[in-house]
Amino acid sequence: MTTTTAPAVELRDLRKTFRGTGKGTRGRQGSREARTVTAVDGLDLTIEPGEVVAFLGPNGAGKTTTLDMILGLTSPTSGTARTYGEEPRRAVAAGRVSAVLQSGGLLPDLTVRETVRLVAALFPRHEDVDDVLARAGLTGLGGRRVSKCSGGEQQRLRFALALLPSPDLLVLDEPTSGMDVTARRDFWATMHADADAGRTVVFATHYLEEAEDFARRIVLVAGGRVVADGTTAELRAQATGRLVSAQIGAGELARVTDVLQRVAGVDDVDHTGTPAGGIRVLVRCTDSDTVARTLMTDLGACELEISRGSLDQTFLEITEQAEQAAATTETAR
Ligand SMILES: Nc1ncnc2c1ncn2[C@@H]1O[C@H](COP(=O)(O)OP(=O)(O)OP(=O)(O)O)[C@@H](O)[C@H]1O
Repeated sequence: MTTTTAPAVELRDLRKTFRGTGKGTRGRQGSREARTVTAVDGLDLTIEPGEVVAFLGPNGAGKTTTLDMILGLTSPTSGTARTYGEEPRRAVAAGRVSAVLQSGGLLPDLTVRETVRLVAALFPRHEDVDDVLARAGLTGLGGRRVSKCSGGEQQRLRFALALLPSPDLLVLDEPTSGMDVTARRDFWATMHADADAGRTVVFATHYLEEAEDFARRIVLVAGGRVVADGTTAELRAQATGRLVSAQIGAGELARVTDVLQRVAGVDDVDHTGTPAGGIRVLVRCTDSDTVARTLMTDLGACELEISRGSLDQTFLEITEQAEQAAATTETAR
């Protein structure tokens, strides 16, 4: 690994549009024009050397397209992407940046060890082949043909290849997809050791626990933009959603639900049974004071608890707010 003062990743007003049919919903339909899909829509982001950053967001949010531009695999329609102050392709060619992508890139007839040796020969300087195999948990699988490897093993092989040039920045697009729980845990243990040694890691994931456990910073992407950026605690604080729960009398559920659904700021009313045979009502809302007062004063509830929503709900809330704001802007245009 080399040292530098430039940010590991610097994205400025990054945009990428595609013509054709996309899986997302952000395209604008012209009367006779082909549909244009805006995958990345003015994204700004700076990642400093040594940071471990998770990209989270719903399907079609623009995560893969952004990572592809960080890797120089696709060019921005406008805006700039730099890695260590230079064009991404140069940083990749120099071995400073490497990636574990979701699919492709492996030759089925080679063995695992042959694959690693072949790719190692492409770099003037590279890590020891056996060491890389060991770090990717592939020591016992060196002689196995790639076509006979499971999806999770092939993903570990891609990881081994990405480690070969000893990159300063490792970009991982859903790196553990297809891995079982043990393989996933081993993978992240290796990554922890690398990150502790100063390597910058940027990864996209759908697993919230992975983002929370491993990343020190979470970048939430929706509609091709960054809609939240911070530690898990900071993101939780940004969400206004609260979960209010309280015990209610047997036979009161219909009336309580009816009253609560009329309270301003209530998103959802649910209930669960208690071990003692009672009922606990669960209210997702933005104004927990009013809901608590209604429950205790008007509805005779007891054992009230107020908490922030789960991390899942926090992300959902932030994403929904961003999507509503984008839809309002789009309508106003
Ligand atoms: N080559 C392409 N041609 C047309 N549209 C594309 C192309 N690549 C991506 N898109 C569209 O751009 C948008 C963003 O896609 P992208 O794959 O970057 O999202 P993502 O956040 O990685 O999604 P996922 O979580 O499902 O992997 C989607 O609407 C997708 O359909």
